[in-house]
Amino acid sequence: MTIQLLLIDSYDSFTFNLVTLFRDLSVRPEITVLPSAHLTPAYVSSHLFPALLAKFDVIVIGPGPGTPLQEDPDMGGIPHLWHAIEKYSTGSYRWVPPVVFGVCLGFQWILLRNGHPVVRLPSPRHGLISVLDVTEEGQKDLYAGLDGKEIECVRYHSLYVQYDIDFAGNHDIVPLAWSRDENEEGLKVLMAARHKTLPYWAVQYHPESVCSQYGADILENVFRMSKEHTILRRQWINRVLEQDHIPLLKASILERQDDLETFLRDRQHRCKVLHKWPHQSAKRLETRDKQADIAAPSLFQYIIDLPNNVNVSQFITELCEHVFEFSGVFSLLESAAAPGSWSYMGFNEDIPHRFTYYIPDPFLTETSTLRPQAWSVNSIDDVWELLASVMDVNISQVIQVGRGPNNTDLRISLDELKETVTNSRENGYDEWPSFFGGLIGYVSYEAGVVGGLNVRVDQESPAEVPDIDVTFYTRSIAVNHKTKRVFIHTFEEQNFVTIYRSWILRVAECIELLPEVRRARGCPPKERAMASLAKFREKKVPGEIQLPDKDEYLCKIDRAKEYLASGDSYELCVTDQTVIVEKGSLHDGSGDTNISFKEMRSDWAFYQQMKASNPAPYSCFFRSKKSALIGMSPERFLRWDNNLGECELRPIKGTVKRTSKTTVEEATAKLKTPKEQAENLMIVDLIRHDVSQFCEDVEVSQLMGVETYKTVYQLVSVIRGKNMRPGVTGPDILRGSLPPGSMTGAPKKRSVEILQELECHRRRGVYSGVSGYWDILGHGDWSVVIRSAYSVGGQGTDVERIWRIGAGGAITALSDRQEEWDEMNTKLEAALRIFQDV
Ligand SMILES: C=C(O[C@@H]1C=C(C(=O)O)C=C[C@H]1O)C(=O)O
Ligand SMILES: NC(=O)CC[C@H](N)C(=O)O
Repeated sequence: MTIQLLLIDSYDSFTFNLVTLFRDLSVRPEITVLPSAHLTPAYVSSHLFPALLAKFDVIVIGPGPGTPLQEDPDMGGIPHLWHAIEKYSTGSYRWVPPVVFGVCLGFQWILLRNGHPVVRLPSPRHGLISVLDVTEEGQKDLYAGLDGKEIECVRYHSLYVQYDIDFAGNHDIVPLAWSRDENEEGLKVLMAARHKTLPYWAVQYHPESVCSQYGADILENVFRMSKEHTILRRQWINRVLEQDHIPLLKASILERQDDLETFLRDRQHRCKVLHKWPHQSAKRLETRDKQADIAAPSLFQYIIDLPNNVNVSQFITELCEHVFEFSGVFSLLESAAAPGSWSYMGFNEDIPHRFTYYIPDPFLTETSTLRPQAWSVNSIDDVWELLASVMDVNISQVIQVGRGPNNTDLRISLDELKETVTNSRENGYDEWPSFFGGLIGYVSYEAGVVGGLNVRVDQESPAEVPDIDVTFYTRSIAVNHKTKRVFIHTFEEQNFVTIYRSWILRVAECIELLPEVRRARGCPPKERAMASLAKFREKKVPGEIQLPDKDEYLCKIDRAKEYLASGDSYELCVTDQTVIVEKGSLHDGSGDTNISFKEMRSDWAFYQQMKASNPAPYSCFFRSKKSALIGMSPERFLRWDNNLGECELRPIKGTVKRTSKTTVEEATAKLKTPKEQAENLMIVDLIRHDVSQFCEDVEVSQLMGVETYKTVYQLVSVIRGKNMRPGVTGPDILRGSLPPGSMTGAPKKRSVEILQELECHRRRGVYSGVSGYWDILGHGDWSVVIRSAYSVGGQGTDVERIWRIGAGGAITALSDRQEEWDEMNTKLEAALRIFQDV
């Protein structure tokens, strides 16, 4: 018999970790996840409800923000569900109730319903580990088979059940485990309990957390102990159905089964209704059809090995500057520090395909010098689908034009290239690039809030820069920092073959002439005018700087802590913005879509300064007519490889300032404290939850490693998703996991809502979003936009340009306000430096 399990999701960011824990149990239950808000009073009191109760053997009331009070909107339909269970279990129906398992909020709800008050903890326990003191009953029950083992459990709660052993009115709840935690000033908190007669179990802690022990064992025990009960219950339901025992109930169950299936299908969380994506947009298909006669493009590849003594950072700078001279605007994603090992550049000339989208516009704009056009969209989901159709490039063949001096043409199919790349990766090599052409750009924080979380963004503050800004590059260069190998790629329709082939050869020729390459090869420098961009590398533009207000920031921290104490959030990444007004900028205002050398070079100078002062693995430089983004992010958000069916996320939480005096050992000691570890653990659990919705297997391959950057030490974890579910590709994971959990806190949805209020509904914009690429061969890599500056406006001579730099930090119950203020400033300084010291 397959156990049917209904998990009520209260919009927590750990729900899908619970799903995975249940899924892997020996009984292999079939799991349906239902958001609590979908259990409306109308639905629960309708005739549909008995069908739902009959369908499920086990109901799990999951964790979530808020209080377990009937009137708290965060409880959604849980109170209605509970009343219905009680109603059907008593009176004429005498329903044999389902097995119930409560986690955290669910635990608090069940115990409150049984007469035990729920109140605030003296200090919230978020991401903190306690050892369990298992009671005698517990050892025979939930913790059977674990005798004598010390069990560590992770806690995410602000409220707790004030269990009164002498409480005369209630003998129904049996304590199974208490917390043992020396930091809790003698307060013993009830951690696990069961109902004396009914098959209800509940835990206050999170058995699904990566740092909780024996989570699966206790759930195995639940199924073992409830087996008899479930058989009995099924017999009872069959009796109702076969023997006309209760005619009304029978009718409800039978007649409503189809309705129930439809109801669940419509409302189930993404877990079980992963739609096939991308869908081709009807409009886009029209144009694609028109282009059907045009032969599929070929991908040209040229490989150059640089001398071993080349300085790759210098090489990349010179390469961008020189190729820009004959190729126009470029985007750069540079690995300016470890652990990054590849840099990518996309170049545009005559046909730049730039896609921009502003929330809540009903259209996506495609700008090209040929023909700007707008595609109508109903939501941001349509934008993603349109982009997917842009990425649907049918490459006919791969032509290796040359490799070093051997300019032999080698032709293989795209599948052969994919196979070569994939095989090499499977064997652990990193010799092939992940970007062969495709989209490069950024996605704003708000695009994630609206698209990934379905939370409204305040319409009062219109976006200054697009919420999605990506350019489709058919010409690109990839540089491997370790092997010093350069790959040049282009693809275009057959009609343009000669142009593109000549571009590739021109870049190859240009590389040999670069001063850094000649130096490394021991050749005398060529008499050649330096590129115009290079001349401005040292240029600094004075700016008027409006820094965050300390009192306001401290006040935000205090208010955040209030939300942490009330149980609404476990961690809040509070941020602020610094505004720099750049006067008399170097723009000449010429042209409509093309950027002049003058415009480009001032920002390039900023980028070079930022790279010199704070090099980071995920550096980026984007420049369009109206905006610019220069960033030095240390944090990878998401990398995917569709061919391997895998993805990787590297969240950072935990920051210590690096000075000339601090050693790694000192920083490690500071980062290995419960406060920093708790911050990181919460995000690791949150990301495991996000990825579990898309991948069958999720593992934490690095838990809280200390990494050293130029200005800070960071605590970094690595989460890997394997076996993407059928129909899932990397972009699904990207759009479904935005905004980055490290920039919101947990639980994500509620935390984002709180942050909107704390940050006065001011848009974060590009900051807290992601930048990166989406490659035509099935790869992608996106970093979190932090330690970055972006600019808006400034078209025309002497027009002011606004730069914004966001900075912030995760606030937990253990945060110290002054330390958080200092931490925010440490992060801010990394990017702000380029505007100072004029
Ligand atoms: C909010 C920022 O950084 C985020 C917060 C961190 C923290 O609280 O330790 C670390 C890295 C980022 O995820 C920022 O740089 O502005
Ligand atoms: N993780 C949870 O379910 C938390 C429950 C409740 N909001 C609390 O903070 O205590």
